[in-house]
Amino acid sequence: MLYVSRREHFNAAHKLYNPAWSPERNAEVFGPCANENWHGHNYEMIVTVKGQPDPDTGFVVDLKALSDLIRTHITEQVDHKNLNLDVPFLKGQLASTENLAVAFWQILQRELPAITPAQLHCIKIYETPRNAVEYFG
Ligand SMILES: Nc1nc2c(c(=O)[nH]1)N=C([C@H](O)[C@H](O)COP(=O)(O)OP(=O)(O)OP(=O)(O)O)CN2
Repeated sequence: MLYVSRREHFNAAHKLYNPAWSPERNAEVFGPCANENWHGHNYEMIVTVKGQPDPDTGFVVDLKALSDLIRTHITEQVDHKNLNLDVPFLKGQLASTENLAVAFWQILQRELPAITPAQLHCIKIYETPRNAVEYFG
């Protein structure tokens, strides 16, 4: 089994805020991440696909095609956006890195067969250089 990865990036605004809670409870749980007027992150995302190389190309997946797929279906939807307000597929969800990873997985799982018979293995998202979430489906 071979594992092939592509790194992409985007920046976006959000706040961590549970609308079922009072402002005081949100501040207590999420601290400055609950700041009413938003804050931003430079997100880095690594998508890993696993499979066997195609005998004609030697590729598990064409990384240019994978990049285009990620950009079209994910990056262009979230880059320079407010994750709480602007992104239809995140509507009604807390904008945590965990929830981003699951939402992105669902999109890539649906779209990947258009470019490769390989399987999605992992999505790793860095919200900051020190905070990351990995999702394996
Ligand atoms: N399990 C999660 N915990 C936290 C998330 C998350 O998405 N999942 N998100 C946040 C905040 O949005 C943000 O990541 C915190 O930023 P910050 O405190 O600035 O983190 P840094 O590591 O970059 O900065 P330090 O100065 O090192 O704290 C919080 N928790």
